[in-house]
Amino acid sequence: MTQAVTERSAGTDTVSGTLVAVVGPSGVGKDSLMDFARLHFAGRSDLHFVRRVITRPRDAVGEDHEPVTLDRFEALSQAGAFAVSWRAHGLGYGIPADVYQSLGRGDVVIANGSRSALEAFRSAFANLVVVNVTARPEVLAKRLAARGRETAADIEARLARATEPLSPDLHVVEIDNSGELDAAGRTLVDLIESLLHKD
Ligand SMILES: Nc1ncnc2c1ncn2[C@@H]1O[C@H](COP(=O)(O)OP(=O)(O)O)[C@@H](O)[C@H]1O
Ligand SMILES: O=P(O)(O)OC[C@H]1O[C@H](OP(=O)(O)OP(=O)(O)O)[C@H](O)[C@@H]1O
Repeated sequence: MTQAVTERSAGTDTVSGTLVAVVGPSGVGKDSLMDFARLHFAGRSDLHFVRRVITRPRDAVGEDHEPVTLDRFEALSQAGAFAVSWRAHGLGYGIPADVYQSLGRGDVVIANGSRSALEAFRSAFANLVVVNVTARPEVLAKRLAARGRETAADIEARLARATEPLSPDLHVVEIDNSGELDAAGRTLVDLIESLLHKD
């Protein structure tokens, strides 16, 4: 069960920038797609990729997050350091509240999100676009095993994780990443381009 909390309301966000939440099941390729886009847009000052705060030890595999203890995570949460925080897979995750500075400038901010925390995201961010990444189930199992970050038991639990359908009130863009990363990556890049040139 994910407990998601909106720690700051959209009132703090002076409403111009767009927060892009990339969601989808474990192993679907969220981090790989964000890395693809990060490389493509390297050097742009109006696009930001969120470094999440996670109660997961630093490791060489996967995303570059800020590792914290659970006590530190809770203290940060109490201190209002997160725009949104949630729990999943036995871990705490937080989106640092400094994203509001970028959003206030009208920039685009990309974050790895959680399907179960999207109501909290919607409350936190006035302009929210959800990128729902999908892949065929048999592909997920192979990718998680190849990534090698979790134990076999953890992988099984991640594959068994059930989530509700996304709310129809959300602005959702679907990207199928069952095939080559480049194809799905280009779709994400095109979406980001359109958001950067929205005005
Ligand atoms: N389109 C793809 N084709 C082949 N392998 C992929 C593709 N997308 C991601 N992967 C691999 O699958 C594994 C899981 O990807 P990752 O980006 O960590 O997923 P997520 O962040 O959604 O859990 C990684 O080892 C990654 O290199
Ligand atoms: O509610 P869900 O959509 O199932 O998502 C739950 C959590 O799983 C992912 O975390 P993490 O990055 O630890 O795992 P992943 O890279 O294997 O997806 C995602 O970023 C969420 O924090």
